[in-house]
Amino acid sequence: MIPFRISVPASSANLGPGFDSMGLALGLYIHLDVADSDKQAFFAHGSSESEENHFIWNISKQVAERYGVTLPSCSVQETSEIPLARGLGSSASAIVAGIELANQLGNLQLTDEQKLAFGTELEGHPDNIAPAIFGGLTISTMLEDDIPSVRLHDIDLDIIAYIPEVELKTEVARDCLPDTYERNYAARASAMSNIVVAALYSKDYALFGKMLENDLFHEPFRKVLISHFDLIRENAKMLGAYGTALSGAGPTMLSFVPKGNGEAVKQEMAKQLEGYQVKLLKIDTKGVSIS
Ligand SMILES: Nc1ncnc2c1ncn2[C@@H]1O[C@H](COP(=O)(O)OP(=O)(O)O)[C@@H](O)[C@H]1O
Ligand SMILES: N[C@@H](CCOP(=O)(O)O)C(=O)O
Repeated sequence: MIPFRISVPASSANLGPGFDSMGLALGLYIHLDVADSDKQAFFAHGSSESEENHFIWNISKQVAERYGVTLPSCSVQETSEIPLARGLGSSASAIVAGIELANQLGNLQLTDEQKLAFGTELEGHPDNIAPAIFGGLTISTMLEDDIPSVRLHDIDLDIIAYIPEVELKTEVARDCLPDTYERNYAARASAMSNIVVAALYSKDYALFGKMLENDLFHEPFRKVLISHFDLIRENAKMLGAYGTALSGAGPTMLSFVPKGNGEAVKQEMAKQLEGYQVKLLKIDTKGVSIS
């Protein structure tokens, strides 16, 4: 086997009201370096011990079982820049990495649509899985037999992430949400989402930022879990950000800033947020890749 590397980007889901549907691939990566070996070995990020039941390797085994193949022995070394449980899609990126590992090792020749369907089945929603596979900004949903997904190109914005030290499991942040929404409320909430998409499409970034901050599906119920939610939003706005939203289920928040202003806004915001990693992130446009 010729050694190869699988790289999968992080992603930020929801973008305000695009709950469980919109996602943006970001330039932080998980890498799997795969090489020949007599014995199966999976080395997790930062570990020198092989882990037989590692999350990613388990995903690969599930894919292999689904397609009726046995994966050959190899050694896999994981490295990752994606912090866990911060709302940057680490679980979806790990799932996509596991699917791609099985795809390569088992020579399965999976299409992107098959990867998206399997990943969504495992994650429960396609908003992080789709950008991790396709790159860029994706809008997706689940039908019974299909995961329709559209990609929006040319997002001319700088992006700043405020990543706190604390973790917040997506499962916990989902438990805070109502089970149902009353009809008029749901209609308004989905209208916000429609405008977010239309504003992005027409590059009306001021309107995009305004509607981004008017989510009704999840942020009103989750903000109690997020330290400095209002402060981050207000201060970023004062520094010229178009808008700031929870990244995925949080606790990371993400600001969308006029192109070229990101570095200056990042530096000012970092002064105010002790204990946070404040990062200017690139949009990943490739999605999962092999090198
Ligand atoms: N690279 C990885 N290796 C092992 N487990 C992972 C990896 N990435 C994610 N996970 C699992 O997924 C969990 C985080 O998923 P989640 O709560 O959905 O947060 P997020 O996807 O926002 O980072 C981790 O606590 C861990 O159990
Ligand atoms: N739509 C999901 C997205 C979760 O993203 P994550 O990066 O926090 O795992 C939700 O809002 O629950």
